[in-house]
Amino acid sequence: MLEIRSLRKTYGGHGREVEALRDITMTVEAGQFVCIVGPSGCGKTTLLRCLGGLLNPTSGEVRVGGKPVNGPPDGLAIVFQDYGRSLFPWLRVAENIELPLKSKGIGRSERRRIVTESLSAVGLGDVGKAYPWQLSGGMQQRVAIARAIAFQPRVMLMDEPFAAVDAQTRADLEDLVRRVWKQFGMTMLFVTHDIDESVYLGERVTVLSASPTKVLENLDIDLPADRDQLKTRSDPRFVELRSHVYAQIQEAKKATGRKP
Ligand SMILES: Nc1ncnc2c1ncn2[C@@H]1O[C@H](COP(=O)(O)OP(=O)(O)OP(=O)(O)O)[C@@H](O)[C@H]1O
Repeated sequence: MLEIRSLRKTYGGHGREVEALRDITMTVEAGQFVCIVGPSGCGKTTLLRCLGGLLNPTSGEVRVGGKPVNGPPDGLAIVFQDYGRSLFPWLRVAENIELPLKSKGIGRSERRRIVTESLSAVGLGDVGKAYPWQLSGGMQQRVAIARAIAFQPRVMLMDEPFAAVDAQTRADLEDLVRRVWKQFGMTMLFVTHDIDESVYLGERVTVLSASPTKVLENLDIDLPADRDQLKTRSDPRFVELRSHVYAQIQEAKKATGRKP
């Protein structure tokens, strides 16, 4: 479903060239849940932006559903970290979710049905008439997820979506994302800097090196599909996997002389 071949991205301008990605090759099968982790600044966001058609690669190729990406691909939704800027404050929650459906040409009654269904999928059945700024941060991020679900994407990209919420809300949202993924069966690519989160959520964790960035490892997460915040995180296999990823990232930082 997602194919990335020899992807390289450099940013230029102001007399300074930054090589954000050196050589990324990876694939994600349809319906897979893959988490991407790597040291800070290694180019995780850049990678998602190239996949989402928001940035042009310097070289290499990115395909979604077999088609080369030249702009935002059909059937792809992105959830960003900054929910405060991704929802329109002057539109009610239901209108925020409805907006992309209008541009898809979906009729009014069908739009209403989808809005109700996606809000209830994120456990927010009763906030359709509220404005985003009347909700807590965690609720706003749920709305952003509901808007993505409503679009019925085949591929969902999530860029550190829970970085700005408290630990308890974060745990709830992690379980929500796993539930949504199981219910709708989309391909999920989830970027996080949190190693434990990547192992808890993913069926696979792709570890990126520090800059100049390449793929260090594709690690299968052989934990039971039913994840539980207490049981899974205290499972000896979970501890083993997260320690392995942690060690990889520490090594990657040392290799470039960066401080942890
Ligand atoms: N628009 C831009 N112009 C110039 N350099 C950029 C731009 N966007 C990102 N960079 C640089 O590219 C590199 C990778 O940035 P990116 O945000 O993709 O990394 P990241 O892994 O998502 O970072 P973090 O973990 O801190 O969120 C960094 O050195 C960053 O300074």
